[in-house]
Amino acid sequence: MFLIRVPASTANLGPGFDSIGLALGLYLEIHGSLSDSWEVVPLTEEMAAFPKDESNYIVQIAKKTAAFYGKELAPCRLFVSSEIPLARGLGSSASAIVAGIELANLVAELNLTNDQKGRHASLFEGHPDNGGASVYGGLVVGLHTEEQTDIVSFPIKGVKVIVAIPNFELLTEDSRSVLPKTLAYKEAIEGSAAANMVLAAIVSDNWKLVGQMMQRDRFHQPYRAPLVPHLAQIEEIAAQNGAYGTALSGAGPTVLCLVPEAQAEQVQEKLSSKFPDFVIKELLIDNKGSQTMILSEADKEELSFL
Ligand SMILES: Nc1ncnc2c1ncn2[C@@H]1O[C@H](COP(=O)(O)OP(=O)(O)OP(=O)(O)O)[C@@H](O)[C@H]1O
Ligand SMILES: N[C@@H](CCO)C(=O)O
Repeated sequence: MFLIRVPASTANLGPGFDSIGLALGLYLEIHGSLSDSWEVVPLTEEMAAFPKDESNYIVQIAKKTAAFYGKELAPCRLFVSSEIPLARGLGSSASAIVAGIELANLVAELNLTNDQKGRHASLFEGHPDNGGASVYGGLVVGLHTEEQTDIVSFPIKGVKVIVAIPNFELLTEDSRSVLPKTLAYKEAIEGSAAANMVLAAIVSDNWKLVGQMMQRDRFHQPYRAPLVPHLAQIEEIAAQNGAYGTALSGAGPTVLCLVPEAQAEQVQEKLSSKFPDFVIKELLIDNKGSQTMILSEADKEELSFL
């Protein structure tokens, strides 16, 4: 039996639209083994909505990835569980894509590098931020086109992440439909400079400046604001309670706050009391990215669902 473990991700960090991502410590897990036919067994509630045969998205991605290398995938029985809420801006679709790529890599013995996994994930998802973070872990910066994908990753320490997860879904497709087709030259330059500053501040370990620059997005948040009215309120409460900065997580509706360790509890408490219907929690940064392992007999004995 094998285990595939893929972290969640937050995209953009404000101005890094479709380019910056960060892996977070919520996980999609697949416990699987070879079988006579495809079978997908959901272990968590949200996974139960998806097909239980080979039409399952994860299996489809795995088959397409194997086919790209001229291989056919042997059928498997997969137990799927996920802590990543669907359509909330925490990269659930990218985690499913990366799980499918890892499944193909393991079962068809493709020996893929992270760069190859990141390339496939970006082609399936259309942008490199979520999938890249799920593959590499840590902070990723990517540039993806149909022709080529480049992703650089580095580990992140020294900052706490608090997320405010609303109790409603917002599909990326819907959240992208409100974006403009073109952007004025001056706006684009400012947006691009803000993204560069976010990165420069991160590599200088200047989290206060990171937070300030996160607020200077020109690419998506101004257009998405009507879809996420809680964003402005969370920005204000987080700032009043010592957070470095706040941004929409991916396409939303989750909001992400970067906070100093000493302020994490206070920010979490204030947001919880103001938004009792939201899940407010601290998430760890995942600096490892997706992992696969072969389980021993002793490991298997600890699995209650077998
Ligand atoms: N494990 C899965 N199996 C099949 N489909 C999935 C799975 N996980 C996510 N999806 C699909 O992806 C959709 C959510 O993707 P979407 O891109 O809208 O949001 P997200 O990935 O959660 O957030 P974001 O991209 O903003 O970080 C779900 O509604 C579902 O259709
Ligand atoms: N960069 C993407 C992430 C969500 O998939 C967006 O903001 O639309």
